[in-house]
Amino acid sequence: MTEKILILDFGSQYTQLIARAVRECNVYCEILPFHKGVQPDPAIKGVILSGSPFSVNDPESPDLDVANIVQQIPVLGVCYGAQLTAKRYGGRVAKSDKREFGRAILSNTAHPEDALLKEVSTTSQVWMSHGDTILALPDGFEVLATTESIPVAAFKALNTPHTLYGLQFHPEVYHSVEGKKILRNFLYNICGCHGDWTPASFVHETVEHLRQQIGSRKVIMALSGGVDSTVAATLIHQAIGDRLYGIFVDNGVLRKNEFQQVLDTYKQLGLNVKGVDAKNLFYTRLAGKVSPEEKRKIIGGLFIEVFEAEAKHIDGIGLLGQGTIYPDVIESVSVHGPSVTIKSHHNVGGLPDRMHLELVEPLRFLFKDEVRKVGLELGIPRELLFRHPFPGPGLAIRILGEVTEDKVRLLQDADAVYTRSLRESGLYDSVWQAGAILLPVKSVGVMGDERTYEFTVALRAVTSVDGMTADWAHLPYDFLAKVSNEIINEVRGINRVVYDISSKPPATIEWE
Ligand SMILES: Nc1ncnc2c1ncn2[C@@H]1O[C@H](COP(=O)(O)OP(=O)(O)OP(=O)(O)O)[C@@H](O)[C@H]1O
Ligand SMILES: O=c1[nH]c(=O)c2[nH+]cn([C@@H]3O[C@H](COP(=O)(O)O)[C@@H](O)[C@H]3O)c2[nH]1
Ligand SMILES: NC(=O)CC[C@H](N)C(=O)O
Ligand SMILES: [Mg+2]
Repeated sequence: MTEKILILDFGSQYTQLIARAVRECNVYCEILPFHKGVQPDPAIKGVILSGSPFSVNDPESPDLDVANIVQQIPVLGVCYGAQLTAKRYGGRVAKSDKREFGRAILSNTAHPEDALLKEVSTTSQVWMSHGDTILALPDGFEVLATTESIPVAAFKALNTPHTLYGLQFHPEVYHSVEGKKILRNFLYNICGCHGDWTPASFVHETVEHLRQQIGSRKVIMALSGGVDSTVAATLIHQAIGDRLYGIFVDNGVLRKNEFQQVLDTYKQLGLNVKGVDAKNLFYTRLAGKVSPEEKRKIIGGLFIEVFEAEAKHIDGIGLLGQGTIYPDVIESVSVHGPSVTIKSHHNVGGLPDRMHLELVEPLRFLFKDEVRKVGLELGIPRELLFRHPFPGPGLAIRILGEVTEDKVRLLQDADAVYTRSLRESGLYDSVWQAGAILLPVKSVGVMGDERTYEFTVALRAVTSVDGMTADWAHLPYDFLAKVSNEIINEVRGINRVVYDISSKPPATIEWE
């Protein structure tokens, strides 16, 4: 990749959306905290300054020498980025009684051939989120657009060494109807990008790069059957073939038949993966444990133990493969301070420190949707790439209270009926994640004139973009009626089914 855009982050909640939108225009980009500035790099074709929760007039607000960057390359300021630019060049930014949050109508007064607003309609819906307003532009700056409430919704500098634009609205937000077009104009018309960021070019360059990094050494990697680790492993496999040693652990809390199915898929993909049956070890250590955090920590610890034991059997391992993706590594500017732990996410994150192995992380710079596109390019089956997320601690955090083998079997059966029904009725792809939860309560029922006293299953389905917030999915009543019936009829031990209608927040997606 010979071109990239740098996004300097001032802590906006939308910074990642800017990156996603740029990538969707087939241009590679990276997010850096604003204070890292712009290091010399011929690949950098332009800089975007993000929004921020700060006001440029706060004494503590993040600051940057914008003019210094414009000496080197084109710059686009978004919201705070635009306000900071205006202020730095001598304009006036102030709190105004005309705040704008939400939709606004942009009046585009720019010349029809203006490089940034070219082909943008004369009135266009945009998304605003600001309390400060640019009240006066610096000398040598021109207004390109206004809204009913503000005099400067877009501007351009006339005499700077490189092109300099500012937008008060957020082109990266979906509700800015022509926002994508504006960003594309910036990338292609102003920065001169060609759009060389495609799944095919990524695969080609990454495999080359992996060959150089790994040389003749061996790589070991934990695989979960999920998207990220599978795509990462497939890339490494293309680079080094059977010198990749995959390990997939049956922790006893996978879904029904999942262990065998995943191993079969890996075989089809030509991956060298060893399935390790550690069910009994997990069941033994989980016996009697009821606290969600304790269960999570036991599982995380056992994954590492099993993995390290397996690694000892392979000679000459030099590297550890990981399915790390970009949201895991972005160093965004944190304005809210360290956040509290809601749940300890299991993973093998403890491994790199303990194993003293060099890391191979081919997906470090990709977003999830890009990982899926790369997966398609690599010929990985769609069913795997578009599977719902499944947590590493598996069904253990969907069995409330103590995990036993019998309860696992019960939940696996109920979950299988639920997933099958979602697929059969074409609803699977319309929800972001779905699963069944086994409650630690028995209740009375009647079946064939006989009294029953059995467990309850809760069904959960959510819509979401990234799992950070989620809405309960409004599944059709007919569908719920049918699944409830099927679960109770097919799974002995369950006589009641309920549907979870809580959103996140205040609830979470998983129950533990
Ligand atoms: N059953 C398992 N056997 C071996 N390794 C596992 C297993 N489950 C999880 N892991 C490891 O833990 C990592 C984190 O698990 P997690 O489910 O969070 O992955 P992820 O980031 O969602 O990626 P994926 O899409 O691959 O599941 C995986 O990438 C994998 O390396
Ligand atoms: O790999 C994982 N290891 C974990 O320990 C873990 N806990 C929750 N999840 C998944 O994260 C998303 C958000 O879940 P919560 O709303 O329950 O926090 C949902 O998609 C959950 O399935 C996990 N994934
Ligand atoms: N979204 C933003 O960048 C907002 C900038 C600044 N905090 C304001 O309220 O005007
Ligand atoms: Mg996973």
